Formats: sequence, C-alpha cells, structure tokens
Amino acid sequence: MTKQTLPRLAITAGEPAGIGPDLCILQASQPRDAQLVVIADPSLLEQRGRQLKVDVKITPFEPDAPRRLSQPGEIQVMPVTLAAACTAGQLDSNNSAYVLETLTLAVNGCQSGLFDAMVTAPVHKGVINESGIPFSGHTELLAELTQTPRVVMMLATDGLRVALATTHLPLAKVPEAITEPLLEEVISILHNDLQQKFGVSSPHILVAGLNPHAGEDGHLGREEIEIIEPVLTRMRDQGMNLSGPLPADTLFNPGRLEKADAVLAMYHDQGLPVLKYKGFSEAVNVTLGLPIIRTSVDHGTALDLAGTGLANCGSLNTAIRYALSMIQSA
Ligand SMILES: NC(=O)c1ccc[n+]([C@@H]2O[C@H](COP(=O)([O-])OP(=O)(O)OC[C@H]3O[C@@H](n4cnc5c(N)ncnc54)[C@H](O)[C@@H]3O)[C@@H](O)[C@H]2O)c1
Ligand SMILES: N[C@H](C(=O)O)[C@H](O)COP(=O)(O)O
Repeated sequence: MTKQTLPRLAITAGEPAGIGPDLCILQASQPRDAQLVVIADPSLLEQRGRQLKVDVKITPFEPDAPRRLSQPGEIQVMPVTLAAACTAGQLDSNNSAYVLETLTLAVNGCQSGLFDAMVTAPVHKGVINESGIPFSGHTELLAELTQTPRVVMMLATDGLRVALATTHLPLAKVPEAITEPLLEEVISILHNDLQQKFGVSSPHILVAGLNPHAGEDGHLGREEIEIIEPVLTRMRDQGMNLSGPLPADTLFNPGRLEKADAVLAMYHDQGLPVLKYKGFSEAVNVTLGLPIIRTSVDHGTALDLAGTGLANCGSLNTAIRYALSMIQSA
C-alpha cells in the first residue's frame, strides 16, 4: 500500500452473542478516513441492528473493486455464516468455528495485502474451548496463524503502556515460564516496536519483578536475582534503557511513569488491572512482533450488555485509530 492509498481495515465482529456485533453497528455512524470491512454474518448484523433500533445498510464487500469509504450508516461486510441462530447474551459453542473463521480470513487478508490491518472485537475464550477447540486468546492464535515464534501483548491508554512477559497462562505456571530467553525476546520486541511503530527513539522501559517487593534481595523469591537482573544487565550493555526489576506495587507511581515509555509486567494481572483502572473502555490492545498489524479492544464480550445499546464504542474507536496510525508508520 502506498501512503496515499485509502487504508483498508478488517474488523472481526468477535463472539456473536457478545457486544462485538453491537460495536460494529454503532461505529458505522462515524465518519472515517479509511475503508472498514466487517467480517461477520450479515444476517447477525441486520438482526442486532433491529434490536438496537439502529438503521444500518449492509452491503457486501467487493474485494476486487477500488477501495472506497462507506456511506454513513453503511457497513461493508465480508460474509461468514453462523452455524447456529444467535441470541444476544447467550453463548453457543456451535458458533465457535465461525468466530475462528472470521479471524483466519482477517489474517489471510492482511498477509495477502487485501487489508492493511485487522482490528478485533472481543471473543469468549471459554465457549471456544467448550466447543473442543483449544484457545487461549487472539494473541496466541495470531502468532500461530502467522507462524511467529514470539509476540508481545501490549495495552495502551493515555500516558501508560503496559506490555506482558506472559499472557493467558494459569498463575501457577508463570514462574517457570519466566526464563532468560523469553525475557530477552520480549524486551527486544517491545524495544523495537516502540521505536518502529510508535516513534519512540530511545525507549525507557520499566521492568517489574515477579515477587513481592521484587524479591526483597532474595528473601521473597530469587527470580529477580537469577533471571531478570542478568537479562537486564546484558540488554543494557546493548544500549537499551531499562529500569528494574522494580517492585510492581510501587512501579506504577506517576513520577516514575512520567519518565518512562512502557512498563513490562511479568504476568497478565500484574499489569492489566492498573492499565484498565486508568483507561478502561478507551484503551487499546496491540499485538507486537507480528508481521501484520493487529489492534483490539480493551474489554471482553460483556454478554450482559449485548443487544441493549449500552456498549461503549470508545475502545473500538481507539483500536481503529491506532491501527491507522500504525499503517502510516509501516
Ligand atoms: N479482546 C478480547 O477478545 C477480550 C478481552 C478481554 C476479555 N475477553 C473475554 O471476554 C469474556 C468476558 O470477560 P469479562 O467479563 O472479564 O470482561 P468484560 O470486559 O466482558 O466485562 C467486564 C465489565 O465491563 C463491562 N463492559 C465491558 N465492555 C464494555 C463496553 N464496551 N461498554 C460498557 N461496558 C463494558 C461489562 O458490562 C462488565 O460489567 C471472557 O471470555 C474474556 O476472556 C476478551
Ligand atoms: N488479555 C486481554 C485483556 O485483558 O484485554 C484479553 O484477554 C484479550 O487478549 P487477546 O487479544 O489475546 O484475545
């Protein structure tokens, strides 16, 4: 794509019983400087539009036609058919393969150049597993589909970026997963993507310890001394600006964050509660290290809100904005 071409984004509508279809409908009223193509079952969008009492015009996406903006209220759809009728708020594992097909089409489209980026609405990890398909998250699936050995989950909101060393892993498995090779790869990806995709010339990264008080000099755990600190020392020698391992409970203070470009947390619930407390429903989830551009919402399927019209589009809008900005930086 040349930078003059109209950018084209794929938006996967996610779990059909969740708020993903609602968000795809609600966002269509906004003017965009890009062609947005929703990958979903068109009849689901029509049905949810009626439920929300929002007039939407569903038109088939024409991959071979020149790129074009949607008219206000129009949704261009790449169709995938649901396996079972869907009721807002009611999960049905029969539709899990449908959800994964929307993601596979988006990835294939990004790899072939049909799309410049993909933006994902939320999926429900539990129901996909209940259908018999092992699934821990988009992040891991996209790594697999693009054959990328290591990717990094990073969530961002105004004034705070939080990346994770481990993602959707049971807490009991986290300590054994924190190894020197893993940390080296994660820090390299984070450092490089901050430079290349976010324009941070010399990123300062705050690295959390794993244990309370970063191990308290080895009295509350030794991973900081034996694993994290040696990696940080080596990577500082390569010129990276890394602080840590820092106690996670005092790392997130405004004075420290002001002087940093990102935080690296060791596990999901060490970093994301802080990020979501600060920016929930306006933040973005970005997968770093992928050969394609992928952004996502910061929230889940909110089954309680599906079909009510109360779902907030803020995070989807941020995810679209980030994807467009990353296309410009590519
Ligand atoms: N990007 C993703 O695919 C993604 C992200 C997070 C969670 N999930 C999945 O979503 C499912 C439900 O997770 P959960 O219940 O922990 O989180 P959730 O985000 O679905 O809901 C948490 C609370 O936030 C509210 N909420 C969420 N999104 C909102 C929005 N856009 N506007 C207004 N209110 C909103 C919900 O009503 C609920 O009260 C799980 O299967 C989880 O794994 C998926
Ligand atoms: N960990 C993410 C969050 O809390 O927002 C969420 O589960 C989505 O992750 P994927 O993008 O890997 O599905």
